[in-house]
Amino acid sequence: MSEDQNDNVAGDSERIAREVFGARFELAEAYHDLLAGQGTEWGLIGPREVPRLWERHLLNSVAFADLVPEGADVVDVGSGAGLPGVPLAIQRPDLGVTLLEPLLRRYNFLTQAVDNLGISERVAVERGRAEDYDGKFDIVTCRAVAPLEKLLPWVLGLLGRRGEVLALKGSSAADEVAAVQGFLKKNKLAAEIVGVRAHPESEVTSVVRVRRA
Ligand SMILES: C[S@@+](CC[C@H](N)C(=O)[O-])C[C@H]1O[C@@H](n2cnc3c(N)ncnc32)[C@H](O)[C@@H]1O
Repeated sequence: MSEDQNDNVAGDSERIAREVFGARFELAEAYHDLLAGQGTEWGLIGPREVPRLWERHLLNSVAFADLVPEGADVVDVGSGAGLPGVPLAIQRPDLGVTLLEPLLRRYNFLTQAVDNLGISERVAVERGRAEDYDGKFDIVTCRAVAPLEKLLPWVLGLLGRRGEVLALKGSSAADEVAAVQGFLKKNKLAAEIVGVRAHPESEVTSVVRVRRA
């Protein structure tokens, strides 16, 4: 893509992001700028991602927001630089969000980001691996952490009685769901694939939603 085309894509995405984040756009923009600056300096975001941060990262992170119930307690497993947990927390001030990340540099970035954005009252940062952590969360979110076959056994201990997993998966969703049929049955769980998008002009992506059957 030429630099001009890159500028067009980034400009369009910013316009869409203004609509999606509404009154919280400035906060989303502050997070966008943190990713583009410190996030790339610390090696958490590739420099080539910068022109597509809005569409591929921030907007993609809130594509499934309608599936998250009002006031839910959410844990974002393997949050990395805060995706999808931080954009979700920015767009949805009704949510309590815990960002769970084992790697020190990413954990440090997250604690600073949450502080800088002034959202630490309802966004907690924890250092750890999902499988070593217990909780009673309403929603477990994850993006690009592991295939469902690995991920589901790790996160079962984080789910409250009515808890759900929302795993952003894209094109691998159907194959991954097929591979965990035995695990789902054994644990009395059901999975469905839901097509979601942040905005009518955004691409549809797939979320795997796992609930108690
Ligand atoms: C490819 S990154 C994705 C980060 C972010 N979710 C995103 O979409 O940009 C995968 C992240 O999962 C974390 N991770 C790997 N294994 C994990 C585990 N067992 N529990 C929690 N996080 C884990 C890694 O440290 C890394 O930050």
